[in-house]
Amino acid sequence: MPKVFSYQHPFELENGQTLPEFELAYNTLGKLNAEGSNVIWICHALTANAHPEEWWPGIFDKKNGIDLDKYFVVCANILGSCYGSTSPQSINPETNEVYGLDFPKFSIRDIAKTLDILSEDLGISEIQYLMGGSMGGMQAMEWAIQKPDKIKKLVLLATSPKHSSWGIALNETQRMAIESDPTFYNNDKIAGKKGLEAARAIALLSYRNYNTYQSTQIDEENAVDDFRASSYQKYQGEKLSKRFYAKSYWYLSKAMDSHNVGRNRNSCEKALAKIKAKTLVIGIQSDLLFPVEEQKFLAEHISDSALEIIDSSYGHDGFLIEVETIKLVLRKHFKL
Ligand SMILES: CC(=O)SCCNC(=O)CCNC(=O)[C@H](O)C(C)(C)COP(=O)(O)OP(=O)(O)OC[C@H]1O[C@@H](n2cnc3c(N)ncnc32)[C@H](O)[C@@H]1OP(=O)(O)O
Ligand SMILES: N[C@@H](CCO)C(=O)O
Repeated sequence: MPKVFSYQHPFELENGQTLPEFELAYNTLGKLNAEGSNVIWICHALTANAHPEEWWPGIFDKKNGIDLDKYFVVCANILGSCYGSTSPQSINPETNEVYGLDFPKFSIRDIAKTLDILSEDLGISEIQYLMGGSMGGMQAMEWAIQKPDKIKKLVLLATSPKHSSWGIALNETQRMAIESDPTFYNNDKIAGKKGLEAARAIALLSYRNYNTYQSTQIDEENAVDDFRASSYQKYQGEKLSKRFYAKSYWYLSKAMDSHNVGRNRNSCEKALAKIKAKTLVIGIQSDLLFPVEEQKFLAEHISDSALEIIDSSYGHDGFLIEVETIKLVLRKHFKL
């Protein structure tokens, strides 16, 4: 069971709206040392939870990865998500009703601030390694810009300094699918379920690629219907809709779209130059959603950084799946 951090003060969001209070579900692994110098903080992506040991299990590896006898690992479920943190499914303390679509929009910057507030509450004044992939990488880079002296080393996987027009278009298309489900406007937990299934199926097209489908979803030569790729899309949609809420997905995708480290900081280049952490940027050659040009840009403009491009038949989701290769490149650049 994750622990729950409760922030009982108004929290002003980047857009000027205020959340009267918020909660973050979080989980820790290992023990914080006396010097407070062994913290690894993992920021999760769009639909994960505070348990990286469930969704990134291979990374915890005494010999080649994160040794839990040595490190204190923290992961918090992000604001808006449905795994225990304050979300559109929570009760608005000002009305005593479910927020639903009255939940305020929030940005990646807001998420990074809530994580920092939690870290302060946990007595963490420095983070040895801050890691995140995809939307998790957006949070990690924002946090490293907001608190450059606190973050000592940074690992950014399959992510970008600003969500691309392509990424926003994909997210908007997914929200259109969700909004076209009339149940989305209800406030129960299954609101928008069918729309969410379609959204996840659309998203999968950007998390995988042509070759993934060509190698894993080939039909018998004479098939005319009931294709494997069709049942895969349906299965993936249903799999997500059994564990996630459409409103959380809608708001989190909006937060992703807000990601632009350069906003009100003159430029992305100038914002990235604020990062003091020794940084490893990892890209995936076959990633359609966050093409490697975006990771090259990050490595070019973060001063103490290195770039590793790895391959994966999975495309973007390779950042979750290719753990053995990720551990190899981590060890190449850091003494974990
Ligand atoms: C341990 C956990 O449960 S973590 C789950 C929570 N997830 C998260 O937190 C988010 C991060 N994780 C993810 O995004 C994903 O889990 C990933 C990217 C890591 C892996 O994605 P997967 O869906 O497991 O991989 P993949 O694309 O190969 O699909 C495999 C699944 O599709 C099913 N499948 C494959 N082809 C077909 C088909 N033609 N028709 C129907 N189903 C199919 C497989 O049986 C398998 O099902 P299962 O997940 O029930 O075992
Ligand atoms: N597959 C990831 C999203 C891609 O970054 C998730 O479901 O969290």
